[in-house]
Amino acid sequence: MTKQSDDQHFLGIDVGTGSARAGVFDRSGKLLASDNAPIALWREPGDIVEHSSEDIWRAVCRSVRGAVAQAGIAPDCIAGIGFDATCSLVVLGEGGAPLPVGPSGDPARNVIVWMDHRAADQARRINQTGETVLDYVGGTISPEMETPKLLWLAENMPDTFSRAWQFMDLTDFLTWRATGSLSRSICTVTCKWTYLGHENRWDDQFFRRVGLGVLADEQFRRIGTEIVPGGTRLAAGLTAEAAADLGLATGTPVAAGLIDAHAGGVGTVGARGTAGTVLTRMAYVFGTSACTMTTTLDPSFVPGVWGPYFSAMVPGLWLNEGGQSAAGAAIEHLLQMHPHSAQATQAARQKQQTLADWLASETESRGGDGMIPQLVGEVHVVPEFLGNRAPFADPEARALIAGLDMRSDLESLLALYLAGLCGLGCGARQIVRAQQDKGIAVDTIVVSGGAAKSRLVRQVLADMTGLTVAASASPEAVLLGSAMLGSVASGDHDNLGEAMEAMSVLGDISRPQAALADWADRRFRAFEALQKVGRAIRSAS
Ligand SMILES: Nc1ncnc2c1ncn2[C@@H]1O[C@H](COP(=O)(O)OP(=O)(O)O)[C@@H](O)[C@H]1O
Ligand SMILES: O=C(CO)[C@H](O)[C@H](O)COP(=O)(O)O
Repeated sequence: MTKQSDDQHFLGIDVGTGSARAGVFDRSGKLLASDNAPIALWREPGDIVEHSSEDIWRAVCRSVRGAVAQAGIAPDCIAGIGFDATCSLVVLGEGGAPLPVGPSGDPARNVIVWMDHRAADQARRINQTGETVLDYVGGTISPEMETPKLLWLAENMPDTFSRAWQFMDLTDFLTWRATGSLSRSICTVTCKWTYLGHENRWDDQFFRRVGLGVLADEQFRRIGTEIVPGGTRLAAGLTAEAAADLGLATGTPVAAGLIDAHAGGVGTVGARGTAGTVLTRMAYVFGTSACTMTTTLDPSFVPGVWGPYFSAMVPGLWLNEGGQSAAGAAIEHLLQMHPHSAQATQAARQKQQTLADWLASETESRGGDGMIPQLVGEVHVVPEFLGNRAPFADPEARALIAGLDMRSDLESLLALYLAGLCGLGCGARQIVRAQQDKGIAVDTIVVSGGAAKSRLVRQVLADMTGLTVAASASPEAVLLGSAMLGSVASGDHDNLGEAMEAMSVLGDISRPQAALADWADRRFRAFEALQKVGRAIRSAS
């Protein structure tokens, strides 16, 4: 194994729903510089949401060049690169050319985004088969996963389906684009493609039963035949073409990647610090969506919580993944609906803040988290605009709001914002409970993602779940998780466990406030009552 010198650095690349980001880290995990670039997203009726893989690659290149320039290091000081991305489906034709995936027919739009629910009916039909692989996705496959999306393509765009050379998770597309390797990460295919990671195989019978037998007939060559752990060094590193695009050195080691939420998990669950251990920490990755990750020694079957997935995040251990499809996106949507939103957005812009961050600072100036019961009043929000991912695995669930009055001022916007945050915290509490009921111990939540940068957000999560919430000491824990993959691929660490221990440390700790415990319990009961009413209304219509 080659040990690296101190002028060697690692590059983490994270493609979220809204942007691509890159961060340069030193061997201790310290962030030197980061940069980001927006990515295009198209929405259409029918729950259609699409990206372009070439646009994403260009955004990755811009952010990498920006981060490396700001870090002030020579490109050949990058000793290893890790990628993570949302679990979106990329479709490539012969020679890697993009193929259209939707009604627009535009080949540039060749990525079905994770939040695209066009395959709801396909997911329903797959679930009706009751096949054994479903036990390994929490009992219910989600339209956000790739198998229902492949079936949608086969049924609705047979030309694209038959012409496709490769179907890839976005992370695997990025590592292919960087190195030419067609290896798939065990993380992506186990979590989103029904690969049985614990048996190292695709389930032939499942694919035939659901109507995707053609993939089995081809021995799965279009969805991946070489499945490797995150951190595995791929091919001969960066190709000359990718190196030129990124402004880096040809041959730089590139690691097999992870789904973005899982990179957040890797960046936080093994961090040095006294709160919890890998087996009692639940990662909470709070971005456009919210993803929760728990790690166990043995498989735990928790209905409505995805998994158990073997080795999908921490190698050799099992993973259960919950979360909410709309989290940051739900807050944004909620705020836009309020009459004071435009005025408040202007005020936020003047302070160069997003509306959510500005409202968090307005809360601080009114006394902060201790004042939330007064500020939020009797407004309650179940922010399930895009369904309930966990623990109900109900993509058709919808948001509910109770307790609105006639006010249209800043105070009422603030109440709505805080009620939305409390609602997300109640959702997290339900996920923790569902796992605790199956014997998964959770005593600490370790957070990452854009929204978790806010201290107020972390405190609300602590109060609503009754658990200790620990931030990472790193300002960019998701990027750090990816950089750790790069460090393993470079040989600087033998494995991811070693990299987590060496490169990450916990930061700010938020503990639940005893004075708010009864209030939080009452809100949780209201949240569950509203969810129940929502279900009753839907089943009656
Ligand atoms: N203080 C805050 N309160 C609530 N939501 C926030 C706050 N700060 C950021 N967010 C939300 O976090 C999301 C951005 O997080 P990020 O991790 O960058 O997303 P992604 O990885 O999905 O692109 C946005 O939806 C944003 O509105
Ligand atoms: O399903 C996922 C993880 O399993 C998606 O990749 C994720 O929910 C989207 O991530 P983000 O909110 O960071 O954009």
